[in-house]
Amino acid sequence: MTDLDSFIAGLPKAELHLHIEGSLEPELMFALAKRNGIAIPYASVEDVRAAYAFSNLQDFLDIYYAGADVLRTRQDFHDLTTAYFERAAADGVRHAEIMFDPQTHTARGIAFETVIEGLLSACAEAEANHGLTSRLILCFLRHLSEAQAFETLAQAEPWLDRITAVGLDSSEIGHPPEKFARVFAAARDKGLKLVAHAGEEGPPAYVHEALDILHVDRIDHGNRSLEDVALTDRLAREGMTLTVCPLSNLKLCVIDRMEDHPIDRMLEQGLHATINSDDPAYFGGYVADNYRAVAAARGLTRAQLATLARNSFIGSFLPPDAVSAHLKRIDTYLAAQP
Ligand SMILES: Nc1ncnc2[nH]cnc12
Ligand SMILES: [Zn+2]
Repeated sequence: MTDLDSFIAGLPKAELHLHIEGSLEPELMFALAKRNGIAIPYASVEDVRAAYAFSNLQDFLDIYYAGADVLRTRQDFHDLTTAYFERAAADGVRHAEIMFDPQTHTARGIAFETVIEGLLSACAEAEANHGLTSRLILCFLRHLSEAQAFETLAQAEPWLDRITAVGLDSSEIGHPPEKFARVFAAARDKGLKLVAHAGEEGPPAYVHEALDILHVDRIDHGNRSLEDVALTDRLAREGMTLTVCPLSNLKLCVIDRMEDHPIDRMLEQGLHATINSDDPAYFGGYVADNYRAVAAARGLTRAQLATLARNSFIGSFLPPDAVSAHLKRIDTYLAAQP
């Protein structure tokens, strides 16, 4: 490990954009297939990894939804989430806001309860074992209908005190945020925070809609906002957090090369950017790998990396006193550096 690698690993950070289904490593996929007696269309772990070559978001989503089929029991969801927390703890993650896609599972006949109870028990264990706190974000699949999103929100009702936010993910183009205006308003009325993927593949207009029609608290990705100067200025002025995912951007061809990543341009323009892993098992790395990849390619300074880590706590849904405590931990960490 270089000095910069260990600086990044030790830097206290929050992860704000992580799909738990996207943390399903091929080894666990095989183990769960075996445990549940499910045939999968791959001969080996190497075969699975070889299939992870994507030219766009939809290429990835097709494989990602198929992979999730091995998740059947509460124990499966618990084991998946625990495996993520182990990796996250090793990467210096102190707080994680985890997205899950209930519709991917309920469509296969898996009960909402099975999914969420598995996640919640792993979250409690991670806090006890690693001091790693977490929140859950229920994502609606935007390629499905508004009515199906409402159905999912109704299924979540008994757990709403343990769900912090709703989000919007899956195929972006052709499914603008506006399609989910009413279900987001209903979620807000129930006291939930709101996030949405916007400007990953979709145009800046989708980011405008997420802000003006959905009234989101954070934008997931948001890369294409940079094409619109007025939008960029507005995001900066309003202190809107963007949950940026460099390795995802590379694997899904949002950028051609990591050297082209706009992360430092975002910071220079006053955007509250953060670094996250999105779907680490599919994109080649967890959150510290994302910091390292973009730091190496863009020559980021320690000060810039610390700003990104600070932004991750400031943009989290933690209460202000917890945010302040984490920011102090970052200062203490920086002061102790040689
Ligand atoms: N990067 C991404 N964009 C949209 N939907 C997703 N679901 C999981 N990862 C996603
Ligand atoms: Zn995502």
